[in-house]
Amino acid sequence: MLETLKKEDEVRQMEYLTAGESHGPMLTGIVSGLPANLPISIAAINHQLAIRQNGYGRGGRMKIEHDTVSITAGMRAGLTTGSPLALLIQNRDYRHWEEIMGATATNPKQEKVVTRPRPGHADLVGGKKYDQADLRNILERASARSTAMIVAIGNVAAQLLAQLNIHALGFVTGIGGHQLTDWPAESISDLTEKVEQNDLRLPDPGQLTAYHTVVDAARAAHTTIGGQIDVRVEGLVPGLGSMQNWAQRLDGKLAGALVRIPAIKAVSFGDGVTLGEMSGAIAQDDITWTPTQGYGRSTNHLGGLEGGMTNGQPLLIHATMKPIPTQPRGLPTIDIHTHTPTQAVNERADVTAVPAASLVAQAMVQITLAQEILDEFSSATLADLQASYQDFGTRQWDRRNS
Ligand SMILES: Cc1cc2nc3c(=O)[nH]c(=O)nc-3n(C[C@H](O)[C@H](O)[C@H](O)COP(=O)(O)O)c2cc1C
Ligand SMILES: C=C(O[C@@H]1CC(C(=O)O)=C[C@@H](OP(=O)(O)O)[C@H]1O)C(=O)O
Repeated sequence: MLETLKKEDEVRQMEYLTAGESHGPMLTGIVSGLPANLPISIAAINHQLAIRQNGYGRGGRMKIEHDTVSITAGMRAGLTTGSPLALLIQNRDYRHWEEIMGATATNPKQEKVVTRPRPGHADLVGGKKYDQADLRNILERASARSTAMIVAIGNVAAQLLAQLNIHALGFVTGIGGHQLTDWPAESISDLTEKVEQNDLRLPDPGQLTAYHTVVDAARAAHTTIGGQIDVRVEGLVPGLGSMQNWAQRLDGKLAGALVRIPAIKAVSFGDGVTLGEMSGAIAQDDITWTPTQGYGRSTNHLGGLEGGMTNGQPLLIHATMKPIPTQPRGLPTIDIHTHTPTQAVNERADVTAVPAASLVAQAMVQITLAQEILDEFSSATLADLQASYQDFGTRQWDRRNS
C-alpha cells in the first residue's frame, strides 16, 4: 500500500529536469513523457523567454542575456516524436565568467570566492550541507537563473494544454506592500490583452506609475521588495486530481509547485486567507444546473477546487514573493573562513522581480496541470489525449428521474 502511494506521488508520465549554473555556459532541460505529434512552436517559447526578462527593477544581468531556446532532441519537423525533449538556453554572461565557471577552471580570481553568506539565500546552509568552502558552488545553482528554463518548459506544457482549450495567465497584483488590483473578474482573453500590453504584467496598466514609484523608492532606500502574483486558469474539465489519497489532491500539487519557485513564500486559492473570516454559508459556491450549461456555480470563492479536484470553475491561485534577499548594503553575517562578523556579499541583484516571477508561476501551474492530465488520460499521441480528455469531459454520469 505504502509502495503504491509512493509511486502515485513520485512517478509521473511527464517528468522534467533542469541543469545549469547561473554563470555557467548554458541551461539544459529535459522533458519526458510528452505525447507524440504535438506541434511545438519555438517562436512561442522564445516570446515567453523575452517577456520573462522584462520588468522595471531588474538588475544588470537582463541587459546581457537575450534568452532563446534550441531544441536538440525529441522533435522533428515541428512535431514531438514521443521521445524525451531536450532544450538548451545559452548564458551570454558566461563569456565574463569562463575562467571562473568553466568545468576545468581553477578559480584564479580570489575575489569571486564567496565566504560571506547572504541571509535569505541558500549560501550558508547549502555550504554546510554540501561541504563547500566557496559558497559560489551553492549560489550558482540556487540562483533563479534556472527560471528561464522553467518558463521554456512551461510553454511546452502551455502548447499541450492549448490543444485541449486550457489557458493559464500569471500576472502582478501587488508590489512592495501596495495592492495594485483586486482579483480581476475578466476572462483570460480580456486579461491577456491588458497584461501583455505592459512589461510589468499588470491587469490595470493605469497602475504603471504607481509601480515605478514604489520600485524607485526601494532603490533609493538601498533595499529590495517583493509583491503579489495571481494565476488564472480557464477551460479545465471538472475532476482533475482526486480525493482518494492525499498524495493525489491537485490543490497540494499546485501549492507545492508554486512554493518551489525561489522566493515564493505563500500560496492560496480563491478568496484564500480571507476565507477564514467568512461565514460558512458565504464561503462555499452554490451549485446550479441548466439544460445547456449543465452544472455551474454562482460564485467562485474556493478558486475552482473542491476535495482536491477541479470543479469546472476557473482556477484562481494567489502567490506572495518575498523581497529579493541580496541587499546593496550587505546584511549582518559571519565570514565562514574567519568566523568574524561582517556584511554579506553584495552580488549584482534585482531590486524586484515580481513580473518575471508571475510568468514563472504561470509556467509552474502549466507544468503541474500538464503532468496531471498526462497521468490521468491515455496519451501516447496527441489524438489519443484529445479523445480521452474530451470523452471524460462530456461523459454523462448522473441518473435523472425524467
Ligand atoms: C525571477 C527571480 C529573480 C530573482 N532575482 C534575484 C536576485 O537578483 N538576487 C537575489 O538575491 N535573489 C533573487 N531571487 C530570489 C532568490 O533566488 C531566492 O530568494 C533564493 O534562491 C533563496 O530561496 P528562498 O527565498 O525560496 O528561500 C530571484 C527570484 C526569482 C523568482
Ligand atoms: C539571471 C537571472 O536572475 C538572477 C537571479 C539571481 C538569484 O540570486 O536568484 C541573481 C541575479 O544574478 P546575477 O548575479 O547574475 O545578476 C539575477 O540576475 C535570470 O532571471 O535570468
